[in-house]
Amino acid sequence: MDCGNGGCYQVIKCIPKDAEAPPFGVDDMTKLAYLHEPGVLNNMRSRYDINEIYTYTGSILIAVNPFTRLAHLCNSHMMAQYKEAAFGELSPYPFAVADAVYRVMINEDISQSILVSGESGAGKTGSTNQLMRYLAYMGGRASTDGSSVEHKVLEVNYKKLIQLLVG
Ligand SMILES: Nc1ncnc2c1ncn2[C@@H]1O[C@H](COP(=O)(O)OP(=O)(O)OP(=O)(O)O)[C@@H](O)[C@H]1O
Repeated sequence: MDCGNGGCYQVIKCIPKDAEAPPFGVDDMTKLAYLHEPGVLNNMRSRYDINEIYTYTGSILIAVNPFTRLAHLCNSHMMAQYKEAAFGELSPYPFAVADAVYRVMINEDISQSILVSGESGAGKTGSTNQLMRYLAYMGGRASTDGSSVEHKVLEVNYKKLIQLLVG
């Protein structure tokens, strides 16, 4: 539609039905044919329906709070698996984000930050627990009193820390 000044027009694309909606979604939104709000929401919904609550958008991890314990996400061997894998090789998960920053921090000696953001009750504390757990697992050693660094780190009140960081 030309509105007279030559700069006002509409583009209407003919998108085949299901062109951007694989039945179980995609694990990285950047794989969507069209990256727009309905496509993103539909993809997250498709994944949520199969209990996949984590989805990447490039290096960003999006989490949907399931409000229930998902057994396949509570596997104690997962940290070892993510330690061996490159980013994007395994399913989206906070361990992958923590692993990526840990590698840069150790290998390239560059300080790293992870921003955890979302509305109240979105699961920020839970996700931060997972991040801290993985970092403690990667960097921790048993101390002289027998308790591991991982255990000590997880005793910290993350909730207060997050409130300070993200308000
Ligand atoms: N990955 C998850 N699996 C299962 N339950 C979850 C998960 N993440 C969050 N929950 C549930 O949602 C509740 C709220 O999560 P959480 O406390 O992490 O949110 P929050 O974003 O830190 O909230 P606030 O900003 O109000 O402190 C948790 O108590 C837990 O019951």
